[in-house]
Amino acid sequence: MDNEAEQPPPYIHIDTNDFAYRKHRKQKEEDINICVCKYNPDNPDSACGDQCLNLLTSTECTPGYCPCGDYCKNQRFQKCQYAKTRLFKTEGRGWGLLADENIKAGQFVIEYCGEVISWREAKRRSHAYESEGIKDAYIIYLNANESIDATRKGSLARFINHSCQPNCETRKWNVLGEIRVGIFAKQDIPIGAELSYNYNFEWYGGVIVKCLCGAVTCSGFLGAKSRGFQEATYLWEDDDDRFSVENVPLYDSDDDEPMSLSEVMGLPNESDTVAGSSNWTSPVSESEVLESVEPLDSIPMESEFISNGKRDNGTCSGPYASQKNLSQSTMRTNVRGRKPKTQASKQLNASLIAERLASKEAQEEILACEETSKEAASRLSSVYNEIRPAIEEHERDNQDSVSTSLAEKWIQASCLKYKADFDLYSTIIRNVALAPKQARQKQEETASLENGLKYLEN
Ligand SMILES: C[S@@+](CC[C@H](N)C(=O)[O-])C[C@H]1O[C@@H](n2cnc3c(N)ncnc32)[C@H](O)[C@@H]1O
Repeated sequence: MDNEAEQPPPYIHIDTNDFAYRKHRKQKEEDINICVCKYNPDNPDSACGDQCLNLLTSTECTPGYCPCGDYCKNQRFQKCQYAKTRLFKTEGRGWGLLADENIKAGQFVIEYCGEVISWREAKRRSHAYESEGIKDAYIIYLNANESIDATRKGSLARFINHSCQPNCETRKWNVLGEIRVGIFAKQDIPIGAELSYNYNFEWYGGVIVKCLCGAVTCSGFLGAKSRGFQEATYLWEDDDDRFSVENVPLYDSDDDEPMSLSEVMGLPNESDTVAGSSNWTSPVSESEVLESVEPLDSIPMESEFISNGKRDNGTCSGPYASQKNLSQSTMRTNVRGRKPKTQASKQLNASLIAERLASKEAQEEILACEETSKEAASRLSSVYNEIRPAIEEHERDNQDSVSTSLAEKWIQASCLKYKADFDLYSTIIRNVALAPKQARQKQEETASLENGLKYLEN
């Protein structure tokens, strides 16, 4: 270590994964892959070298079964055949790990060891660490169900920092029936160079951290494309203040800007209207729309836009806007000169739209479709609850996918939900578009009735 006086925060050092949440798998004899390599003293590379069938399929040979016996070179995880590395203190990125010898491209550098935990536990711990004030995140994905948490227990690999232009990468290996994560050199690494890999693929960040890797191609944030990033609820700013956000939008395109209900429904927006005229073309005239239907911008939509530190309800206004469950969220995304971002989670409130339509038939039709959509959503959610343990169980036991019957059930429920939503939206659009005509017809009918009565009276 460079500076003996300074030490990284304490953790328990381990050289093999710790199974806190389930038992370590015992490799069954029938699952053992035996290669066809033969040790030749004149050619030591023949002992499970580049041509070893196990090596080529990222599987380590099983001791006692490998034809090369003690000469087998394909047991690097099991034998902890790591490259020489050294801890050092970085500028602004905490501790890091550097190469303490020249490392060759493709070389196994070190195993990422930690506690093997379920995805649920990973999520729980990530939030717990965040509230405990632990700023460095050490959880990475192992597979769809499990993660490795090196926060409390881990190998030196836990100190490898992220870079958008890394010299190492993670690879998954099958070691005696368990999946293990190794850090491998992507290129020749000279002694003294800092080791790094891209967190994008495996990281369960918890918090969003501004990347200080310094690469020209830097993506701005750590693990910006990882699933953890997308689930994250915090933005970590320069001054270490944290600002809660609902979700962080990933792209800058204008397409991401929040849409008002008018836009969703294809109706004119205030900004589209210049001096009272609109560029929007409708099957009915604007005056017809306005005379029979309340301005649609006043129809509530359960969306919340957070922009540049201020809450912004988009074009949603009126009495309903304040009814929303507004969490105290603030977001400052104007980092690196980017445009402030807005994020909307839209959910159409069909009942409230129906309420505003004059026709009783239209109201009933929309409400019936909304009911069907709710039923489909609840069915889908119960199939999900049914399917989740099955996925976990299957993956844990034999890494198979779920049974075909369960998958079919899931697809069917998803399709029904899509259909129900489609029916609901198309019903709303049709009825909203027809509403002015119906109202006008009603007005005409009333007027002719009144005229008739007047005529009779006279
Ligand atoms: C797995 S740890 C790496 C070791 C860590 N530096 C330490 O001192 O323990 C991941 C954490 O290191 C920091 N980190 C890693 N790479 C970084 C980078 N490129 N820019 C900023 N912080 C980084 C972040 O705090 C991140 O949560």
